[in-house]
Amino acid sequence: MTTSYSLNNDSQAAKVLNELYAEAEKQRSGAGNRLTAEAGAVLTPLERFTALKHRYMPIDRPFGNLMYSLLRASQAKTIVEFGTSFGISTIFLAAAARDNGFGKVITTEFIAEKAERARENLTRAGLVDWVEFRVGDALQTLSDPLPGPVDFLFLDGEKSLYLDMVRRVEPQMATGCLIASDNTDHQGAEPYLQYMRDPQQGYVSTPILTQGGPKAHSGHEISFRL
Ligand SMILES: C[S@@+](CC[C@H](N)C(=O)[O-])C[C@H]1O[C@@H](n2cnc3c(N)ncnc32)[C@H](O)[C@@H]1O
Repeated sequence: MTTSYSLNNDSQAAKVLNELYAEAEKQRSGAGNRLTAEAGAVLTPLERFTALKHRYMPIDRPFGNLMYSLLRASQAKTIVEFGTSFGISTIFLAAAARDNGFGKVITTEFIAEKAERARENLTRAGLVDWVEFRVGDALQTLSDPLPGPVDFLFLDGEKSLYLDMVRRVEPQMATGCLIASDNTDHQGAEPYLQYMRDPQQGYVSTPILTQGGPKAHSGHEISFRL
């Protein structure tokens, strides 16, 4: 029998997740470190994310639980993540690899300090051995060879790059690859959604409504590579 892993139990990973979500919530409900839409509009994505480098911006817990379940059910081996931040989502992905007993999460983040904090958090969660951290622009870092055909791709970086990212990884996708994406209701993700939902492109793609986090969330999309 494989180890059972509940994200609600008192394992080290669950404890670290609880701490990180508590910090993220404190930050979310407080003032400071925010950018107005006008200020953000004149910055490049790298400048914008650098200005927000202290912010967590994590996935909701229910979406993390869903990805964990999909990874366990599909027995995904090569798991790629675009947008590490402080590693909250990476904990869900790496926990699934550990509990499957195989696989690797390749995660990428262009703010070096964030990647370093994520490594510390994954170490504290006892999951660092399941993760390869790539620091830099994902368009470059994910062009380097991956350990195998990609079974699961999670998109949570700059929204206007979602389509580029999926096109970049596409030649290395396994048949049956699952693609999970966050915030597809944000500006910049429209061409991505159009592409994933176009039957000519070889995906079955559907929006899902995830409830139970701080907000009812309609920006999640799950796609399946035919
Ligand atoms: C919404 S946050 C990710 C949150 C994380 N997935 C979680 O749930 O904890 C987006 C992150 O993607 C990073 N990012 C954005 N564009 C990127 C790019 N082109 N290459 C690498 N990282 C990028 C940002 O610096 C930011 O930390």
